[in-house]
Amino acid sequence: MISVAEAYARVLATAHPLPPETLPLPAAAGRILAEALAADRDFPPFDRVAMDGIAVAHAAWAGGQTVFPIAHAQFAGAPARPLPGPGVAAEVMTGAVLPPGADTVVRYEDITIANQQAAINIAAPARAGVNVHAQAADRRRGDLLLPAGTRLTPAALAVAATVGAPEVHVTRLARVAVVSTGDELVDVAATPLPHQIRRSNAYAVQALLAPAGADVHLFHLPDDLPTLRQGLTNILAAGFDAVVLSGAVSKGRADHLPGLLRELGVEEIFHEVNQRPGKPMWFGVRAGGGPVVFGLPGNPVSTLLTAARYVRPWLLACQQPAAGAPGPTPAVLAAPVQFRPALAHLLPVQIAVDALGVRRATPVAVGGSGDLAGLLGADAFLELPAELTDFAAGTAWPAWPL
Ligand SMILES: Nc1nc2c(c(=O)[nH]1)N[C@H]1C(S)=C(S)[C@@H](COP(=O)(O)OP(=O)(O)OC[C@H]3O[C@@H](n4cnc5c(N)ncnc54)[C@H](O)[C@@H]3O)O[C@H]1N2
Ligand code: MOO
Repeated sequence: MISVAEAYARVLATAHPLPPETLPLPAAAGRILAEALAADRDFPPFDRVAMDGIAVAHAAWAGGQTVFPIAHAQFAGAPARPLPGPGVAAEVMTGAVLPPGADTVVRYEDITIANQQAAINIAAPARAGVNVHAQAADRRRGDLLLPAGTRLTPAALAVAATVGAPEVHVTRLARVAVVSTGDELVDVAATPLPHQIRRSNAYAVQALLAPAGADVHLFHLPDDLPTLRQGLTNILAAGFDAVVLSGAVSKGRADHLPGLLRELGVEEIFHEVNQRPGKPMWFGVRAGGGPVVFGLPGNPVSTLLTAARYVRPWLLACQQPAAGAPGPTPAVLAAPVQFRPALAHLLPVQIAVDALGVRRATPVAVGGSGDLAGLLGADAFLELPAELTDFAAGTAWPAWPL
């Protein structure tokens, strides 16, 4: 049986860059740029008035002039109108082009206007250029602003907009089939019979993967082998990048998936990982450019934790190959934990940041890997190594977000 680290390495080794697609800018929020965007103009593109007030030539003010006749007003969105002379001011609004001939802005708060004249009320002249956001102060035309591979955060999206990109080339979402299996499972809208339960795993996996860049399609297949075979054949041929199955990978007589996947040409990369929960996990790749296939154990806690530990990082690595998959963030155990089996323990926890900025992880009482409601208080899980059994309060371990 392989270790968590080895299983993770084998999963990540199958991550591949996804092809680009073109999207309208607003639809591209959160996506990964597949092209580089450069500044088409200086930032800002003109000397920009940064405060409402009057624009003057600093030399006149520094020379002792404090009262300036107002020649005109320069509003944002109007073409530049020069000062008619060195001892004259223009009223200016934030965002306007600085009138040529002026180099400094004095705020309305610091002047008194009467009879079309502005008297400056501050004792000593400010420095030249004050309250002006000078052309190219931030970036120059031609500067590379957003390299390919950049995530379109709100700030990045604003930069793309300002350089005039109504459409952008971005990495397309990974197409992911999330397939639950099992005859005991009925639709969420159904009233289950006493021996049935409603399907929940697929929704958990969808909610985990969609924000990480997956276009998720949900399926359900029964345990009946011919029907399962036909359904899986169709899903494997449908152009998905990944197929995420939940259930039917353990040792039961209806746990057909490992055998069936092999029969359908999906090469097994591993089956069983040295971890709890999630030991029966299966992973393979369909030869000839087909999807990767994750067979996640069906117990709800196992499904969600293994999806967070393996599938989501795989997705992120496909989208941003240069950045790679994000690693865990350490957190400090708030209470001692004992775990005897020689398995890595994926321990659901609630993280709180204490007054010193330390991330403290409080174990959440989960009754077992079937205790779906037990996960409600957890926002992460610690990965405690298989080699140890006693984990003292105050020790730090890798934490993966849920
Ligand atoms: N003899 C052994 N039995 C089991 C072993 C083992 O090593 N030897 N491993 C156990 C572990 S650990 C797990 S985890 C489960 C995993 O089994 P499967 O992946 O085959 O999952 P199922 O048997 O199909 O289902 C397990 C459990 O989860 C419920 N389930 C399944 N899918 C969903 C869903 N979409 N929504 C909600 N609940 C779901 C299902 O009803 C079962 O109760 O095997 C142990 N057995
Ligand atoms: O993945 Mo199983 O819990 O170890 O239920």
